[in-house]
Amino acid sequence: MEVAAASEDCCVKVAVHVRPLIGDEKLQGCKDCVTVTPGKPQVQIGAHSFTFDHVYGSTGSPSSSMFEECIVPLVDGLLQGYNATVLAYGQTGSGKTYTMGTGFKDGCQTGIIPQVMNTLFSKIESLKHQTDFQLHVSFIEILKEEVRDLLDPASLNKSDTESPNAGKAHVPGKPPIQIRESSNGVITLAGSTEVSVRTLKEMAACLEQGSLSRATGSTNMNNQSSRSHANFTITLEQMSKLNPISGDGSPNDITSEEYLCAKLHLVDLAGSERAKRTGSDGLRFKEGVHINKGLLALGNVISALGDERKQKGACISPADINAEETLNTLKYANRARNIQNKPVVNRDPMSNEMLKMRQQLEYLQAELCARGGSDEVQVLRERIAWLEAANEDLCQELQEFRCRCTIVNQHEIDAQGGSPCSIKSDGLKRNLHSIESSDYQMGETMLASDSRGIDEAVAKEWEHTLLQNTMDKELHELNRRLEEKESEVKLFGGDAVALKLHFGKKIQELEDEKRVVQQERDRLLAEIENLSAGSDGQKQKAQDIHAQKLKSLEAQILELKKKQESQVQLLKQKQKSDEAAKRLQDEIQFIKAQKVQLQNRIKQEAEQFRQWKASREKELLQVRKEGRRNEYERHKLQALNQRQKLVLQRKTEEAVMATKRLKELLEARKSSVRDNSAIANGNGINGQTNEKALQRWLDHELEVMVNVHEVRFEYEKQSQVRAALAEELAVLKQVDEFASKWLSPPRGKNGFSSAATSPMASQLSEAEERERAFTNRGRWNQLRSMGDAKNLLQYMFNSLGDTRCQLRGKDMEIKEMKEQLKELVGLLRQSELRRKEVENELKLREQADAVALATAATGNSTNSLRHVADDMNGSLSPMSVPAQKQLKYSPGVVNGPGREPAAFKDQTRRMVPLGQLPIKKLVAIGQAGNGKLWRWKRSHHQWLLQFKWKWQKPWRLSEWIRHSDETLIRARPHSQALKHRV
Ligand SMILES: Nc1ncnc2c1ncn2[C@@H]1O[C@H](COP(=O)(O)OP(=O)(O)OP(=O)(O)O)[C@@H](O)[C@H]1O
Repeated sequence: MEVAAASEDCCVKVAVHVRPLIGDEKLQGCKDCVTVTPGKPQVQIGAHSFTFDHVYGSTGSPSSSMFEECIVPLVDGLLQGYNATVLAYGQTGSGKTYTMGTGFKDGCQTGIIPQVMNTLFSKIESLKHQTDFQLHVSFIEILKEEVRDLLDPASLNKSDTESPNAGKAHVPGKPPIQIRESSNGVITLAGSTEVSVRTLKEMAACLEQGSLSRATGSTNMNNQSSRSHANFTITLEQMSKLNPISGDGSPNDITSEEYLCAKLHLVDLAGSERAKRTGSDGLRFKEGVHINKGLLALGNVISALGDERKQKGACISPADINAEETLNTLKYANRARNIQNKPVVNRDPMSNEMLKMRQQLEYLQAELCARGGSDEVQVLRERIAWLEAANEDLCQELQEFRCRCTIVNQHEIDAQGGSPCSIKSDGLKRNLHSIESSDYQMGETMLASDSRGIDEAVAKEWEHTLLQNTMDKELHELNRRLEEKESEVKLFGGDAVALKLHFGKKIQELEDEKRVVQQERDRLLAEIENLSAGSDGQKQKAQDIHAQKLKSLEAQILELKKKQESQVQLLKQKQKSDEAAKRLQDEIQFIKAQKVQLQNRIKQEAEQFRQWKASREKELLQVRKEGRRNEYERHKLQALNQRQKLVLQRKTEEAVMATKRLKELLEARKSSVRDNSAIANGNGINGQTNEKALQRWLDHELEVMVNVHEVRFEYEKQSQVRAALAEELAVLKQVDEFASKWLSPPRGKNGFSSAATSPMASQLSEAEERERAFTNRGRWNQLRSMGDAKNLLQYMFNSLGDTRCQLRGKDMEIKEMKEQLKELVGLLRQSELRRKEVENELKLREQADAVALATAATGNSTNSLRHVADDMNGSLSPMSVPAQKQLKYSPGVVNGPGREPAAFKDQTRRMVPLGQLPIKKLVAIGQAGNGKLWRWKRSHHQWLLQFKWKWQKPWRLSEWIRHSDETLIRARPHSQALKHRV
């Protein structure tokens, strides 16, 4: 790798080291699967081709040149103050340890690290006359995310007595090494041992010691596999003595020193392979899982060690059995080439800083001397310093204000788009909680969504108050700052004018003085000229006097010039102050603009909140209406459900009874068959007995047949009902989610459970089984004589005659019922018309109520509101009776007493299902509020009809209709006519 110039970007250099096939691989008959393109740093494996910075081994460049080409430049860089890292990457057994030399034993010189040590010490030797060097080494390994110190003296002692690997165990008492990140982002290994070394031998001993302490294990691919990442770090500190050359070419008296400190990390990574591939045992697998994490930790350590040069050696095995892992390694190495780096020289930051400060001091001192020490200058300087400090303070305040503005903005955004959850402060939560509990507690019957809505409302309101407060504070603060700044500017401006006048006057004075002195000088010069015409002695004397005067005048002029210059300087300073004042003015303008913006925002926010509140109140009103309707629906459905349950229960009981009867009949038939065979065999007492027995037998047979028919009918009907119920439930759920919540499907003993249908099924199958046995003529086997047959036939004829007569009677009944039904339908139509009329009436009344309610809400008449509420309770809630439990509903911000809806006005009343009311009450209710009752009755009646047609036996229809009519008569005040007809 070429040594890059300082601060020049460079990529990570990658060199591939292809080792030869080793013994085991040869034994297994492995073949080379990696080829190196001759003369090029290019590797091919299968159809893949990769180009790197260097390729060594297996007919690439010889491995021996690797150190010279790749590592020596890094060692040179180390001496120039550059950090560097060499990483060996590859699968287990690919030769990383061999290449790096971290398996250093008995002074073996192969491997990068031993060669680095040799080269470094020889270079130090050649430079030691001009530079002081100090070397330190540290050696750590990262195993399963744990950083271990391989040079820890405690583990050194331990490993003397125990096996090398036992030394790896954590030594009690010594805290483990921790990776720490300082506030400025520098990552350090806290607690790792840094051994100071002076000779090559000492450094080699450290390497050997650490190598022996490394964790090793056996894998399918390497008997002596290193199971950890190992990092051997060489730290080189150097102090060079520099004698800078002065301008005239002579060595400068001041000797400056340059301190450099750089590190070289030499890393042997753990195998990159997948655990399965290596056949690692449980422990190894665990290691494998941790290897990547460890690699990350190591990456952190190394990459944070500063801008450095990195060299990556990708070790690969050429064996075809490792082809997959080799390909992975090459792909990874290829990607690593794209990593960019920017190496810099690691000078001691402190000495650099000190040098800079020293230079600055000198410069300032020189400037101070040049400006002289007049009082005015001093005053001005102090004034400037004060102004600068004030300006700085103001800038800081401005910054703070901007931050606060941003926070307020953010808060506003949250408030508009976010949920109440965005309010984080505990205090706020507490407040929210208290508001919730005091003002916003909703009744148990309120829906969850309603309470969520209320929560939201509270949060929103609180948020609004908070925002308003914050913005008010901000505005107040802004006003204060503005006042301050304006007063400062005034001060500034006033002073500035005074100063300008003062300095102008001063300069003018100096100009005048200078002019006077110059005139004096000219006069003297003229006098000297005149004197040149006098006697020599006098001339000389006068000349001397004049020369002296002239000299003093020249000095005076010089002095004045200096003063003038300093005044000019002061004027410049003054200009600067003016600029600062202007900046202050700009800032004031900016604050004013901010203030206007803030005021606008406050207004806007207040308006938004007002609108939101208004819409919220509307929504709440709507929700309450909905709630009442839902409550009514719920009770209606509950009553429906209850009735449905009762009907179903009775049906199930009937079905069970029919099944039981069938069972008994079947049992009885068994015994009768036995009796009959006894009779047939001549055991009977006489012919009459035989005849009676045969008749009983026939009755029984017919009964069985009818019963089987009944059970089968019940069975099929139950199946249909079950299907119909399921269908109905699904429809109900779809139509009204809320209703489905309250409508529990018929289950268990109340429903058509399999407990009811399965005995039916078993009895039916038994009956069928027996029926099959009697098919053809089997049934009549017991008729032994013509006489028996004739008797039985006569009996059958009689029984058939009776049955037919009964049937005729039933037919007539049905006919009557049909006529009745027709009549009922006519009545239903009439009642429908009546219902519509009542509904219209009700609508008109409701509208009138709404108007009255609106008037009451404006607070004009509390009495009228109460009247309206009472009215509504009386007429619109036919099912209201004194409640056992009160609604938890107390007036809050949005539901003050003036706006409380009429339905909640009387909290001692609540909705109850109509079915639970006594008849007297029902009649009273029916008289008081025909509209509601009729509406309820209509839907209930419709359901009943539907239910009857679906599930009831036709001959029970009349019963249902009668029941329905009775209800109608009781409930309807003008139902005399109907009563008469029924
Ligand atoms: N360039 C090479 N020439 C000859 N033998 C080599 C070479 N590289 C590695 N070997 C041999 O291959 C075997 C495995 O090498 P090494 O232990 O260095 O692999 P590794 O990649 O460090 O494995 P692990 O990750 O399991 O520690 C060793 O027996 C080693 O002597």
